[in-house]
Amino acid sequence: AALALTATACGSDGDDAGSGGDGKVTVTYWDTSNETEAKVFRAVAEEFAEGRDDVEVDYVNIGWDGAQDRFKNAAPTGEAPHVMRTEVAWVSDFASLDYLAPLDGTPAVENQDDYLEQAWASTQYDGTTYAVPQVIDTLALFYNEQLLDEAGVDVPESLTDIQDSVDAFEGLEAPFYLRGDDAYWFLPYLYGEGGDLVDADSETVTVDDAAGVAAFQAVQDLLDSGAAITDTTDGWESMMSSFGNGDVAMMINGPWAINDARDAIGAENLGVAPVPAGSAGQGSPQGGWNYGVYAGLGEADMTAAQEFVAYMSSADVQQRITEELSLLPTRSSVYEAESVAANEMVEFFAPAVEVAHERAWIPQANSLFDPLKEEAEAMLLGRATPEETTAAIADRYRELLDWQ
Ligand SMILES: C[C@H]1O[C@H](O[C@H]2[C@H](O)[C@@H](O)[C@@H](O[C@H]3[C@H](O)[C@@H](O)[C@@H](O[C@H]4[C@H](O)[C@@H](O)[C@@H](O)O[C@@H]4CO)O[C@@H]3CO)O[C@@H]2CO)[C@H](O)[C@H](O)[C@@H]1N[C@H]1C[C@@H](CO)[C@H](O)[C@@H](O)[C@@H]1O
Repeated sequence: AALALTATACGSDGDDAGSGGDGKVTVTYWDTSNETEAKVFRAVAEEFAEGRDDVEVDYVNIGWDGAQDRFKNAAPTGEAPHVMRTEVAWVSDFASLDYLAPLDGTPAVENQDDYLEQAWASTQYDGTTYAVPQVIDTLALFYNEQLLDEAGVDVPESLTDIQDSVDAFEGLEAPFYLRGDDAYWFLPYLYGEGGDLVDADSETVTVDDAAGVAAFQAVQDLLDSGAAITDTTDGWESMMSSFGNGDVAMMINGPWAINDARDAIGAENLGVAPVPAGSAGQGSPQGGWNYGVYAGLGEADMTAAQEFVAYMSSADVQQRITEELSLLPTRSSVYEAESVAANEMVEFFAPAVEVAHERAWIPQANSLFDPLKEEAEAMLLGRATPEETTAAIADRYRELLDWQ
């Protein structure tokens, strides 16, 4: 529904209030990155205005929790930022509400063919470009090399390998931390059994099919066998502290956690490997972030915002983000830079992202995670079986989506 957006930067006289009257535009950028990443993203963003008297940057870190709603609440009131760090699944959500500016043919999109196909796909909605790629990511197995060596355990390639390692890790709380409070972390188990939440092409709910039940059974088996510990709240903090303290030897995480994990166990001890395979194979989800431009900007603000996005998504800036944070570029050319090619985390994650499981970039997909998280909690607390849990999730999906 096209909403009459109150232009955020237009003052009452229609001039670009963002310009403050002296012709200078202040580009506001809402960033969701974590504390470690924010230091680099802030520095890079503020350098856009260096040496220029026509533009300023107001970098605001709003964090991850609640960021999607915060932008959705701000957009209709004219309080939205010029540029929003937009999670890959949020582009369709914001674009379907007309909160993002179409960017095809604007200064925001430079050298489009240089973008990775998977990353570019998440910027599209209804055949139009509504965002520009920043980073791409997927989940991986993070492991403590020292603890595996001490236990005489090879890097597990399957969930069965993790279960078989329980006795070898007798001194630890458990070999593996299984994140239970974020639905995204359940996707590798689904893909490992050849399943998925839904099939968007046929508009069918699939989470309660045999593969879905097997995936939740695999989670239950890891917990029942003592191979994994979990929490249903504060999973991020518990996972990072369990791994950092050496209470567990392994966790599943993504590139955004690399620097914090290295600080916790020592860079020389951090190993990464593909997420463990299930009975049908191995798979991890595609995640990541784009830059979205608010649709309600006046002309001068819109141009400045688009130039800011082009700068932030440029090969030079992407290369610096990788050099300082080991996050994955979304431009093919950046992977050829010597410093990027030599980065051991890129060496691992680049092929992993290549085969990451693409998701349906549809607005409805955003509402699939909360029901899974809520129903899975009952199972993790021993109050529901895998069959009951997947049936409950599927019922809620069929209600939400009106799909089969
Ligand atoms: C529940 C939500 O489920 C989904 O979100 C998925 C997401 O799609 C997945 O990709 C994945 O995200 C990865 C991410 O790719 C990965 O990069 C990383 O991010 C790092 C940063 O890297 C790091 O810099 C830092 O920022 O920290 C970040 C976080 O660590 O890890 C993320 C996973 O944590 O997992 C998400 C689910 O968690 C839905 O999209 C909704 O958001 C839904 N909630 C809304 C639904 C709305 C109804 O329409 C309702 O209106 C609202 O009230 C609710 O809020």
